[in-house]
Amino acid sequence: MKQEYFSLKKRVRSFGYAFNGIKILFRYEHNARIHSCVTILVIAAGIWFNISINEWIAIALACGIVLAAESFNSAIESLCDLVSPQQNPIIKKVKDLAAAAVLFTAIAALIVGCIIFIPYIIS
Ligand SMILES: Nc1ncnc2c1ncn2[C@@H]1O[C@H](COP(=O)(O)OP(=O)(O)OP(=O)(O)O)[C@@H](O)[C@H]1O
Repeated sequence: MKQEYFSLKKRVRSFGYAFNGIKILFRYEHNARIHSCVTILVIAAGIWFNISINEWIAIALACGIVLAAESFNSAIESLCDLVSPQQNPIIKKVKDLAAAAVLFTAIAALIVGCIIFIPYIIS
């Protein structure tokens, strides 16, 4: 790998690329929009029930991981579409595995949400 001097300007530009990725994610990926709506509802519920700091940490990690997985999934899908616009069993496997990763994180986030909010709802 080529060695480069640290450049603050370049680091700021990299942040710009990442924010552009977020913009692309929410503009074109419908699942990401659903996940962000759920995230907003969960934040509202957290404020309503006045959940603890540790519960906020768990919620932040769960929501962040789902959105990160969704972003990776979208990147993989785009790459697959570029590499093989025609039907291909390997592309199907790759896309389905990437989708499974999102599902795993969503199920884990749902479990975290249930563990945190069900006791508040019951009481
Ligand atoms: N080139 C391809 N070759 C083989 N199977 C494909 C191909 N493209 C998509 N598939 C199959 O069709 C499914 C749906 O593909 P698609 O790219 O529409 O994903 P999606 O998750 O339904 O879409 P989105 O996330 O954009 O709503 C994939 O999970 C995969 O099983």
